[in-house]
Amino acid sequence: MTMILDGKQTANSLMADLKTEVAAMKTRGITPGLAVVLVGDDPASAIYVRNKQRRAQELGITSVLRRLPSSATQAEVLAVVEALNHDDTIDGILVQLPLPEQVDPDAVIAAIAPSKDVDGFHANNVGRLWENNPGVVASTPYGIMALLKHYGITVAGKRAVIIGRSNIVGRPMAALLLNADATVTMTHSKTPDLFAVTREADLLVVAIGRAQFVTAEAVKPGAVVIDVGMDRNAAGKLVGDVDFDSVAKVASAITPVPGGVGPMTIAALMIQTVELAKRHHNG
Ligand SMILES: Nc1nc(=O)c2c([nH]1)NC[C@@H]1CN(c3ccc(C(=O)N[C@@H](CCC(=O)O)C(=O)O)cc3)C=[N+]21
Repeated sequence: MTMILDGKQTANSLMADLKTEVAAMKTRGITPGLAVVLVGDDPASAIYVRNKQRRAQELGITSVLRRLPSSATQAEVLAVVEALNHDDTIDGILVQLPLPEQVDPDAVIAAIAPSKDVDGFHANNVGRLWENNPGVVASTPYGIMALLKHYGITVAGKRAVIIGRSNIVGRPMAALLLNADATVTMTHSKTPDLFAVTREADLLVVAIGRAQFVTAEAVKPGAVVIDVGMDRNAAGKLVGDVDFDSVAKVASAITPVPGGVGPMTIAALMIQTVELAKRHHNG
């Protein structure tokens, strides 16, 4: 029987524990604060940001939204980040990506105080992750590790293959799996005979942004398959990078889209916002 790794339910269960923790912090006078910076009006970004704010509110985390128009200059975005760096009520800062083309994401990420970089995108946090001394870790890979843990899936000694080498998913995923003693292979658009490599995987993480790209022939029987994709198929329906119906027949466990990695990403963001608040208040 194939196990469906239910990210929605797992996130709800983790959030129930976190809510108790936030309530206890409040009795000590600490309220975690998250700031989301949203530039422009990308409709997908607007939905994600709304989900994040709803979650924060449920948990008792203060969440503030700083909205800038799509015409905002880089200097204007940097000024908002700088103000949040110095705002004592804010523990975590997230600048929603993608940014409009006139704003350089690397410059904006570099401007976030590493101690408030709740996305784990700052070079300081990336470096710490790769030297196996993690501070804040990118939410999506963190959420995936939490999902595996919740279902009792161990990664030590396993052959993990990742498709996709982005800074926000593929690379930090590789570091986390390596830190957890997996044997890690990274693949991408220039990998020859890709499916020959993916068929070696005990654990396959797919983050390439191509609808239903991974089919059953790419998967070793019994593999665990994690789908990070958020794509629209020809009918306009939300699907992943994995062809769920065919792959579910060969995998031992698989994440659905929606209801898999997405809710875990938001849960990870909340968990790490609370962690940062604790750190800022020494416990
Ligand atoms: N600075 C930054 N940090 C991010 O973490 C970040 C970002 N920028 N830009 C965009 C991506 C994408 N992302 C998602 C979060 C939640 C869902 C999510 O909740 N998905 C639901 C359904 C959503 C729907 O129905 O459209 C699900 O999969 O069940 C998806 C995607 C965070 N990202």
